[in-house]
Amino acid sequence: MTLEEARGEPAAQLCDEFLQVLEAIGVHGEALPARHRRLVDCVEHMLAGGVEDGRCNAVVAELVAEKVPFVLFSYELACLRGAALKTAIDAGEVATIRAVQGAFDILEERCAGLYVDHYLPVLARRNHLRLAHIDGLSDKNLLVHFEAHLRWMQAVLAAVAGNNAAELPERDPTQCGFGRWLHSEGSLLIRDRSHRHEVAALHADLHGLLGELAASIGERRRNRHLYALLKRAELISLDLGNEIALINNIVIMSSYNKDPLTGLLSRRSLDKVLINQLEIARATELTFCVVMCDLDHFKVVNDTYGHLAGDEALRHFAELARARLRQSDLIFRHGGEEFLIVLPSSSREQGLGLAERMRADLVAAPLRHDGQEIALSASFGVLEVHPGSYPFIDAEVVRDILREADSRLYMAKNKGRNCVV
Ligand SMILES: Nc1nc2c(ncn2[C@@H]2O[C@H](COP(=O)(O)OP(=O)(O)OP(=O)(O)O)[C@@H](O)[C@H]2O)c(=O)[nH]1
Repeated sequence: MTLEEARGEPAAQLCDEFLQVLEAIGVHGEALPARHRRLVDCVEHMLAGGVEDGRCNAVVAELVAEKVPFVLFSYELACLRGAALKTAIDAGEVATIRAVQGAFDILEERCAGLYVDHYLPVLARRNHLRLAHIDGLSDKNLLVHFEAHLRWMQAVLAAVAGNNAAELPERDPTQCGFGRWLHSEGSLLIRDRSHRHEVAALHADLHGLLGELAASIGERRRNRHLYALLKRAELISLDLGNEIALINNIVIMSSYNKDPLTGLLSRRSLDKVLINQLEIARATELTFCVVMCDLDHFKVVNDTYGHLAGDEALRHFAELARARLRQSDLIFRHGGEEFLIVLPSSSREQGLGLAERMRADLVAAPLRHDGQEIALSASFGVLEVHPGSYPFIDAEVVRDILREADSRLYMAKNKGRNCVV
């Protein structure tokens, strides 16, 4: 498309007027901030060679490759447009004002199109990697629904890339496997009704985007809109994947092997579960926390009050901890009086806060045994895990994580116990 076609104006005249405006706002002098320089280059290339000009595309491709976000790019372009318009308005030339408006409209759309062109294969690649992580899970359980939505997204991207709205996949959220599951077994599994509604709304949002995408596909003047929709679709699909992974943890907590004394997950499934958490965290691009905790001076409890009191103390801690945790957090009895907690999609701050509340709960609720009150305390080591920092996910990574969490726990013990590190 040329400027002439786009505006129905003689291109040369449009260019002349526009160049005068650029001159007036100081594009060739010091007045223009350096950050606008490349955009001006882009505008000039476009004016000289039309919007299909290779050099114009090259400038935008450079910005995209440098990961200059589209919002920043748009903002810079809007600043430049504002400066150019102000000059044109001051000059009072209607034709110049129109020239500026027209040129910037075309430029913005064209550049947004280049961002879309760049983003489509990037997103397809990322989705492909996410699929590979889900595919690597030893137990997919409910994550088959995340997998299905990643495939669904691939179909959406193919339809957008091929400019073919007819190839868009299923729009109706109640017709997809996850939608059906959510309104049947899912409603029994997720106890919190508002959480259930939130997940259903997220799922409906993702499917709902297809209507808007269908309207944008094939309309060359809606690239900005298309780009925003694709970004939104990626974010929602990740959020949905995270929610599915959280619900999946409820399944793990209810169906995996249990420690008979405390009813918590037994150590036996720990390696498998942690490897799977790493793969999921990689696919959803979220960090998680591992909290290692150990009851303090537990030998003294056993020696003073007897082994049965010791057993009760372990059950007591397990109950207090479960009451503090979300349904989707995982808690294992890791050793004798040692516990390991996995907090999905949580930062270190959140992990520290939760551990501190569990520590305070235990201190505030001494164990009642045989008419006596037994004061208990525990120490906690909190580790934030960035799945992206491990090139491979294997049993060795799990050992590193456990070692690191353990060393934090021992720092807490060395600090005097009854604390969180
Ligand atoms: N009652 C009971 N005791 C257990 C169980 N498993 C391990 N223990 C006891 O837990 C105690 C752990 O003692 P230590 O490893 O010396 O640690 P601690 O006394 O808690 O001291 P710190 O961890 O350093 O604060 C041992 O006496 C074990 O016998 C269990 O299932 N029931």
